[in-house]
Amino acid sequence: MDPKYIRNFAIIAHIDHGKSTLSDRLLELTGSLTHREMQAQVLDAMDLERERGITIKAHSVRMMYKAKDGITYQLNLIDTPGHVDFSYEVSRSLASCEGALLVVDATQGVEAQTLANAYLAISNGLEILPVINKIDLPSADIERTKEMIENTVGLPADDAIAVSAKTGLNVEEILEAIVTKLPSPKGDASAPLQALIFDSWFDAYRGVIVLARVINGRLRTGQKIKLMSNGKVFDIESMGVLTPKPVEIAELSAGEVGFFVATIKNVVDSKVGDTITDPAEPATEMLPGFEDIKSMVFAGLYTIESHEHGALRDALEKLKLNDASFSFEPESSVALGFGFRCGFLGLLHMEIIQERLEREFNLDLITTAPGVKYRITLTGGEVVEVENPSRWPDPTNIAQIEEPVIIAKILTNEEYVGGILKLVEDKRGKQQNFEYVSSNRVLLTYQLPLNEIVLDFYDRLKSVSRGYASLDYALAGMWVSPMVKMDILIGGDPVDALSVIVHRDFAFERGKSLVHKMRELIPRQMFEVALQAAIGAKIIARETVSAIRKDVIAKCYGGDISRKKKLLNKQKEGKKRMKRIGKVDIPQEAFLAVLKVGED
Ligand SMILES: Nc1nc2c(ncn2[C@@H]2O[C@H](COP(=O)(O)OP(=O)(O)OP(=O)(O)O)[C@@H](O)[C@H]2O)c(=O)[nH]1
Repeated sequence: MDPKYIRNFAIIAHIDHGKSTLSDRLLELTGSLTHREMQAQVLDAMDLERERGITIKAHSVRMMYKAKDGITYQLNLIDTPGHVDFSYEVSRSLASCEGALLVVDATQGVEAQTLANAYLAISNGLEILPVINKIDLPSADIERTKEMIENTVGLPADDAIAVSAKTGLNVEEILEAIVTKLPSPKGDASAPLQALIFDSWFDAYRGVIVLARVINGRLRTGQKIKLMSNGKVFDIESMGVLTPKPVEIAELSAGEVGFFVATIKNVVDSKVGDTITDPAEPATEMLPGFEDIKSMVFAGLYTIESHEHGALRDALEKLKLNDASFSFEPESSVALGFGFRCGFLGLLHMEIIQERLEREFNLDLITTAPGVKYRITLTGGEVVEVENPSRWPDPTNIAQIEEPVIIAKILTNEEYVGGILKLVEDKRGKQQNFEYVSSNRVLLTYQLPLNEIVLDFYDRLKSVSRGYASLDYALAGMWVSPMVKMDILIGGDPVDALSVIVHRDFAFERGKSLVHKMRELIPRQMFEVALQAAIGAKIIARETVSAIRKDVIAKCYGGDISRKKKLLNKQKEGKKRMKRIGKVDIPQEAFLAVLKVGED
């Protein structure tokens, strides 16, 4: 199709502001789906994906829209992952568009992810159409939302389209604006092929499926392609577009978006951000901005039953096929046996992987506390990267330690600022900016160590702001910090899987609250158990789990049967995830106690 008649756009929004609902409405209006097909929210429907044997997870949908000028346009809606863990992928998705709809909930206004996503779109050079959603709700405030878009995001919002994605009110105006206000793709169909991979995944039926945007040249079924980051050559077996039903096509030309299946066996070979070219007539340059995505958060994964270790390895290998941003390598722990050190993009990513391992592969796992990767310069001048506390060098050999730092943007209401400031100070934050963005909304910009964020920052932010604060962050280099390794001893023996890296000035306090929390989490045993926190040979905190004296049920003074049941159930649950270390049974929660120390 002539690029003049193509529009590639994304919808960006803060979570729950109505992205999926609006996508559905656009599909319905362009006749891509009937109302009945619409019943399940199409772009989120995982079951649907399985049924069809082809995933629509990646959500690039082609719609045909006959505009008021009488011309039929090809509109490609490219979905973006919503969470900050995946910001590199968001950025690549945006790089395949010329424009974006910025959806803002009229009852909530601009939130942190609205901002973060808008900045990503602006830095990718996209034209942005502000859309104010949920105007059917009585508490909708269109004028205030406009003001916030102008003050916080810095975009003119006079022409923002006010809609209800739920009722469909004014949604048609969005389609017209996409055609009249967003630029068409520029590109040359006769130039050497350059196509951007913006998503890829492993499909059990068809192998690796790649979503690509052709920037220049043409991509045809049957042709050979070369991936410019690694030089590997593959054959394209079939191509298609999602409407959202998959439809086979023979060619994608400059400006178009679609998926293909090639002889690629492993998603690792089809990395998001890579450039595809034609080995017969290769492009000289890669498209800008390809980078290997690096894991930022690390944790150990162990099976509760040691004989399941092989099953865990198989499961990790299968997941890795589908997720190039996830990494793992074998590690062993004196306490936990053989396991894997896994790297994740962030905490949400870690939770997703953990949950998939347990649900889809039926494994019972113990996870160690998440941590980050430190850069350590040894006294001899050698620089090492350490992400596992048990590999922490001897302190006498350490010249300097650097830790990863993020820039966090927190948007909140005035009344919660006090609590939030205290929290960020506690977390070693350095203020960069403090700004009123509307009468009672404040935007805080802070530098914070990533190490503190992966612990319990998000939960604590939620609790000090009663949910009225949103957070977004991006990695912003490293800074030098006096970190130390804190060991935990159980019954006098150090348990390697419980060691954590903490800031020297906070170590004493952390150690105290950590063993205190662990005392609450470790069930009483037949004997007394000493819990200690130590730095090197120095014990900095101690607590004791006293021995069981009588049956726990005896506490219930007879009568109350429901109370008894509850207690028994609790014990049963507790049993499920325990690991015996030495003579002591330690529950999963105790391994993650460090995530909970700030709670009381
Ligand atoms: N009243 C009203 N509710 C809406 C409107 N648009 C969306 N919603 C509701 O808002 C909630 C969130 O909408 P979604 O479309 O799932 O939001 P989303 O941004 O896609 O959310 P994530 O996929 O979780 O990021 C749902 O309960 C919708 O029904 C609207 O125009 N009016």
